[in-house]
Amino acid sequence: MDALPGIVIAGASGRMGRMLIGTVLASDKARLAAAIQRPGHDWIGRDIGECLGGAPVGVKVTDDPLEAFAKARAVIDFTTPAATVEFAALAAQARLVHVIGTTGLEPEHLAKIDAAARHAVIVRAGNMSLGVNLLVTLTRKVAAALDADWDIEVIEAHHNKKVDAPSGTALMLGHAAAEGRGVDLDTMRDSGRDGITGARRPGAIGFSAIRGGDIVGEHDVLFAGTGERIVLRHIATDRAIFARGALKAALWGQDKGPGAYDMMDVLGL
Ligand SMILES: NC(=O)C1=CN([C@@H]2O[C@H](COP(=O)(O)OP(=O)(O)OC[C@H]3O[C@@H](n4cnc5c(N)ncnc54)[C@H](OP(=O)(O)O)[C@@H]3O)[C@@H](O)[C@H]2O)C=CC1
Ligand SMILES: O=C(O)C1=N[C@H](C(=O)O)C[C@H](O)C1
Repeated sequence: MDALPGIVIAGASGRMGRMLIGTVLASDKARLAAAIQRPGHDWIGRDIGECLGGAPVGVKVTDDPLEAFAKARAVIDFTTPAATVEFAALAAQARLVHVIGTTGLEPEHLAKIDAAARHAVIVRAGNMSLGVNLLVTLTRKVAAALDADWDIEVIEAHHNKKVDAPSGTALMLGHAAAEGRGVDLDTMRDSGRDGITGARRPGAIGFSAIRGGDIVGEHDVLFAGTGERIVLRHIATDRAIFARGALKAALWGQDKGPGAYDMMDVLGL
């Protein structure tokens, strides 16, 4: 086996997939083992370096995850919920570290991912950046310090191609706020206000989503009190922050036992 751990990038042609390919190729701690696209994609069989407009790198894009996983130690997956569930089962069979950045996962997807984590390392986070994971910690602390008279709202903005709302990050922040306050997010969540909504439900944790242009990702946690407001904010301007975090997670997971982990574990927060 090569000295450097081989990494598979799933969804290689996507916004994150392209960024991840570049990040792994530039790394001196990992090597690119394979690049996966869905069957029928016109990149299948072509060199991934050339697909991205550069020099060949000796890795052809494949639509066969089993073949790809056989030559690697980790798979980094920013795709769709359906694809991620499929990759989780195959990565667990191959005992690969599976780093999941995909958002919009429903309870039935999460149950399958948890089942796979009984056999292999899975690191999953709605946001892989250091800044957002620090913001999650701060949100939990601020929510714990304030009483329930302070209204909590999570406001997020993303590009016009994003398909899920609230964002995975907004949900991480909402969960942290709920945890800090000692309540259950599912009970207190309030999203998609429209029309005659009535007054704000006391103690609710609200979510608002903006979609437009090429916004990479912006998140505010607003604590609105009487006569004052606190805003915790993260602004992503470059997808490289997510790719760096994902590669860090893939390397971190190499010596861990099977289980479900997140970026808090990776970053030691
Ligand atoms: N956790 C984090 O830090 C971050 C998470 N994300 C999340 O990552 C996900 C992807 O985002 P983004 O890159 O913007 O989305 P894109 O739509 O640009 O990329 C998704 C890629 O996955 C591919 N794909 C879908 N199904 C399969 C399959 N079965 N096999 C192989 N490839 C497949 C798509 O191919 P095709 O185009 O042919 O459908 C596409 O290339 C989203 O859920 C997003 O929210 C994004 C940024 C950061
Ligand atoms: O789809 C995106 O682009 C992003 N998705 C993640 C999310 O849902 O929070 C992370 C980041 O904000 C970009």
